[in-house]
Amino acid sequence: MTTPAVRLDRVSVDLGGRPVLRDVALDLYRGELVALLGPNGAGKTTLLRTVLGLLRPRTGTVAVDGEVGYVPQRHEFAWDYPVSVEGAVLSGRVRRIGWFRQAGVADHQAVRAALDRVRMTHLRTRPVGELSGGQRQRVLVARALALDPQVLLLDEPFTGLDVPSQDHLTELFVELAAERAVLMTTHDLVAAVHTCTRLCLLDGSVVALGTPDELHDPAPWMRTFGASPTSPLLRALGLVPQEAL
Ligand SMILES: Nc1ncnc2c1ncn2[C@@H]1O[C@H](COP(=O)(O)OP(=O)(O)OP(=O)(O)O)[C@@H](O)[C@H]1O
Repeated sequence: MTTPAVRLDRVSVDLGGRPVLRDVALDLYRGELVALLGPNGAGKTTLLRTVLGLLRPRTGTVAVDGEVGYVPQRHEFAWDYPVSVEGAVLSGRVRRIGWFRQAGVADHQAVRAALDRVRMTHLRTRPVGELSGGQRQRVLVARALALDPQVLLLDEPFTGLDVPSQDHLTELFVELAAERAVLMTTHDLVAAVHTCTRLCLLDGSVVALGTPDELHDPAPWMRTFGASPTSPLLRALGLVPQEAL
């Protein structure tokens, strides 16, 4: 049995004295693109931050094998900061370079490789403030790839992007997942069902976890999203329960 790249074992996390995650168990393996799905406030970002080590579980353990790359929501990055695409990606290596050191040859090579990977090399000298939403998302992915992580965490990468940009990013994420474990939060449930290898339905605790084929019962979807049997959500997912027919 291969070792998981990430193992969450009965993890509970409190924020501001309130329980946000309860008893979450989740293993992620290299080669997987896993979607973390749940309503607003379900604890998806909290779970990503816990894997990153930014939040300490009240109980339970988090084990990570290798480097973790984090792609925050696009609005969390300072796009008005006067920096080029290359500079923004290089900032992803600060942890390795050290705050007051000069970047070396290996750092610049890693930046080039990450930009190549997301197909942004031709825009490397462009100020980040001049990029489109889709291009900005690619810069954030390259920045996370600059340390060649074994685990990549993506927080709502599709929000506010047009359909072609979403499709291109999805292709990229599928490619990236071939070599590492990728965990992505998204509100685009239909796209997740079609592209992800596994889905985790989260509402404070894990309601269901499995391949899209395994999650064909509408009950856990209804429970997670508070959806009624006649909800358009279930129709969009092709999961209309018997009683609604
Ligand atoms: N710093 C904090 N202090 C107290 N409570 C917090 C803090 N950050 C988040 N929360 C609460 O924790 C819960 C989970 O938040 P989280 O951001 O993880 O949800 P989410 O599933 O990512 O939601 P969304 O889909 O809206 O992004 C929410 O109820 C939120 O209000």
